[in-house]
Amino acid sequence: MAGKRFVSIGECMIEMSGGEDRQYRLGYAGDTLNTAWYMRALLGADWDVDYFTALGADRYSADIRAFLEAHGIGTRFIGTIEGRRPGLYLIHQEKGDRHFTYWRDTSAARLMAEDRQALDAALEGAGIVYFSGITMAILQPRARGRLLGAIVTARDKGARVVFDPNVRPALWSSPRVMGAVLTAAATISDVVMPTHSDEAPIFGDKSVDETADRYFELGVEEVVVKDGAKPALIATRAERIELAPKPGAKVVDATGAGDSFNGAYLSARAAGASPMEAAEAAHRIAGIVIGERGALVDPALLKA
Ligand SMILES: O=C(O)C(=O)C[C@H](O)[C@H](O)CO
Repeated sequence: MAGKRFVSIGECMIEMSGGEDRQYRLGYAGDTLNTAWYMRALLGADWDVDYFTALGADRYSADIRAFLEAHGIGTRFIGTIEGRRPGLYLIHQEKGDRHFTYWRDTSAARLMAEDRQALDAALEGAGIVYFSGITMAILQPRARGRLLGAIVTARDKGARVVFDPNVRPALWSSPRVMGAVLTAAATISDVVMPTHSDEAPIFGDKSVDETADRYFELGVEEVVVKDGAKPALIATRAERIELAPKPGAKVVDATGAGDSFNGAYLSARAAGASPMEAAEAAHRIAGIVIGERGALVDPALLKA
């Protein structure tokens, strides 16, 4: 039975943020973990939040587990791959936006979906299952199919499936494969949370409405189209609302803006908020996150 359990599936990396005078701050982040982080911070204590990935047996993998546990994110389904380590990325700011340089080709997370039984065990009883285009990008083709199969099984048992395409062309073998896999993943999802400016070059969408229409055609029920500082479109089959973020936010590092938006939106919806109320909360939280370095901000900073 589907319960109050949020399970996020993906890769947590070592994150190096800052970089002025070649001084970096080491953190742990990854798009699906970032959303789990904001879910944990904003959801009621009656919800469990679990992260599903694979890590190694090295000191950084152990530290990631300890870090997640210390912040109330469950790690019991995280697999251990001997001889593999977490991936790593550096953030740099250029032309008003954040950019990522990755060392993740042989990360443990790439092997997270080798065992179907482990996937089924992790998703059993989930009320919400969350994954992203990055989750799909780092897997081998057969593992992608295995993961999608496990998510369909969870959905058949009552889970609501949420997908953020989170387009990262550098992680894909070709734009064609990327477009095909992102579309397949959306097809098994109830809620899709794309970013219009990322999707337009791949799918040819001319507006946020066209981005939403494309996902509705696939059978998705709720589409939340983010568009940076421009208004987000929140579309259900019954209504469409556009809501802009409040102007004047100070941008220090936009890393994690979309992921925190998703976490705030989904936690508000899970608590019974309307799409409009959830979008207001999402813009507010993302506005705080972009004022800090790195993807994860101290939950104490998120209080209204
Ligand atoms: O690019 C990735 O894989 C990351 O997870 C790094 C950032 O935290 C993420 O992209 C922000 O959405």
